[in-house]
Amino acid sequence: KEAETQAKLANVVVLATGGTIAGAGASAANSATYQAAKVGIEQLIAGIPELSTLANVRGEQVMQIASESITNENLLQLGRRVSELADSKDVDGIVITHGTDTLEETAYFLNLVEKTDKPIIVVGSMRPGTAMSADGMLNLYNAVAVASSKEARGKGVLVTLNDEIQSGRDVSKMINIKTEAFKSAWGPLGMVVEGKSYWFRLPAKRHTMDSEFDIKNIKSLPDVEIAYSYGNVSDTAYKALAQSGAKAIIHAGTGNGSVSSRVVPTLQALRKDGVQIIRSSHVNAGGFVLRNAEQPDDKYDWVVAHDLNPQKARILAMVALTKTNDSKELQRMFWEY
Ligand SMILES: NC(=O)CC[C@H](N)C(=O)O
Repeated sequence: KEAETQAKLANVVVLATGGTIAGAGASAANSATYQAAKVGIEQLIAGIPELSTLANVRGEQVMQIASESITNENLLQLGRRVSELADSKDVDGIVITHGTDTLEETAYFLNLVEKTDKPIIVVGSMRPGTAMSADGMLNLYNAVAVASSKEARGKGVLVTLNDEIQSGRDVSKMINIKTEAFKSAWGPLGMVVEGKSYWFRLPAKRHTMDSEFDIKNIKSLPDVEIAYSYGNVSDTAYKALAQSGAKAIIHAGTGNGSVSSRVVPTLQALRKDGVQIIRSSHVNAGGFVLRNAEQPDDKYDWVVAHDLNPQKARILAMVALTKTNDSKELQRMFWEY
């Protein structure tokens, strides 16, 4: 009987990378003061016996770190493991437990480079498992539920926190402390409640199976850096980043990716030296940067990141630069992904 149920259930692999979902604090009152990346994946899975009603779940500890420390090498390592598992006949869905600080970057990266229609769900939590009202258990339960469902196939990399199913492309950490931390300017794709998914919309941008990028062809990622803009900004950071070897600089601009008149000549000169200049916006609820609005991008040969925030623009720029250094091609990719 048990073998029969097992045969019917989907096989889901949970790849653990660390973060608060694997965090531990000194007391149950410590919802904000704790250490991330402390608890191993076996213990996390064992803590949720209800998972066995959703899927045959097994865990793998890929790394154990706080996500602000994730490197490009870590991203590639994780991406390659996801790809191997997605190619395996014995795997129906993949869940990645992740710190929330750069979760949106990893989710977008996988969304661009994994050639599979199997569900890939990235999940984190805002409180460690040792805290009162910890959110990690339910978030992970929901992630496994979505990963084991047929309806989640072909929808790109997804993120489950706070009962919502978000597109890994669109979602961003908008606030810390609150469990309602992850939002998308364009809204969630669905909800997951008591292990059942309810879908409302689909991503419109190219991803996974429909992407021209493939983790199998990416040996390394180029250096792409971000410079933040504000009143009285100088060009020091831009120059330093270019000097340190950045192939592209994401301008984390004010408003519509606007560029201070003090910085414009420097960015023009850097572009002439071969550095790609990509205008993004750091406005809180999500930017919307258009070509030749605010700045003459055609004339300067700059690229706009459109609605991608600076950290997501960095991910796409790195992946895109593995294929082309043509600014027109880069701009096409920024519209399509
Ligand atoms: N809520 C979190 O996961 C934040 C913990 C840690 N800074 C990380 O991103 O891994």
